[in-house]
Amino acid sequence: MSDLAANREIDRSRMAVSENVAIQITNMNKWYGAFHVLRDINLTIYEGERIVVCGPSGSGKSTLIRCINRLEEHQAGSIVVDGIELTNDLKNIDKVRSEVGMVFQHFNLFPHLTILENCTLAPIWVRKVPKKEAEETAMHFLEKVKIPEQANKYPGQLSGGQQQRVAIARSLCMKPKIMLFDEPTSALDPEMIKEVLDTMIELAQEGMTMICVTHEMGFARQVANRVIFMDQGQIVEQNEPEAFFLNPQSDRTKLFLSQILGH
Ligand SMILES: Nc1ncnc2c1ncn2[C@@H]1O[C@H](COP(=O)(O)OP(=O)(O)OP(=O)(O)O)[C@@H](O)[C@H]1O
Repeated sequence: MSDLAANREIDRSRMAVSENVAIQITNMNKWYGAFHVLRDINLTIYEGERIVVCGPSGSGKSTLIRCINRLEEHQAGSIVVDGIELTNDLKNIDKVRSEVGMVFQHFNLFPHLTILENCTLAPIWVRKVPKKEAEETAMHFLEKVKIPEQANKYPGQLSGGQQQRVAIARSLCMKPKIMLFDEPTSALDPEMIKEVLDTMIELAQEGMTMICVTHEMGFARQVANRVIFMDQGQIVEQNEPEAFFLNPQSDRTKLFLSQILGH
């Protein structure tokens, strides 16, 4: 677990949460064949929230966030993102995907394209943004993630941490309102984890609504405003970090925390 406290002052006063609902999930259920993977999920996420989702392997964390941008389809209940209900309507799915950026464990950059080309591909081809404007935006976000000098290199020439920061910049180029992170540091060497978490902290401090599946409990403790614990496809418990870590309510949460924190 990285200890962010030792490395960085987090200014929580800059991380206000709005009263506007960003995501509303109501009685949502999902099955993979006969396997009931998500059970009666009810969750309201407000603009500006920094949510950390944790829980044992296989508890449904990735599936939950993949349902939010329709990479997976739920079968019962509803998911409304920024006022748009996710149904099979392709126009609605496109609209939601344009507002929700996603960063995965593996960065999935195109190896034969430069960093700049990776960042401009979707804005130019999906959003029809003129090339020059897309490149200016890409450079802006590459500066934000502190690697503008890598713009003309290829992914294979960058470290894992740098590639993950490119993946974040690439998502930001689509100007999302919400960012989903699915274990963004778990494929990285320990010395690269901090640089990616620092980038995520910058986003949090700028008011980005974020949902992060992560085992980085230091990040959860210091940056999240809410920690959600999932087990066996259910939200078992959720609370603000201090209460979550100091006073977990359910035995399942206590067991998980004792395993992950080692006490
Ligand atoms: N496409 C799929 N088809 C069938 N079962 C799946 C599929 N994807 C995931 N599962 C199963 O659904 C359950 C939840 O998976 P999910 O990846 O959401 O869990 P997780 O909590 O994110 O786990 P981890 O921490 O290991 O990534 C697991 O039992 C997994 O094997």
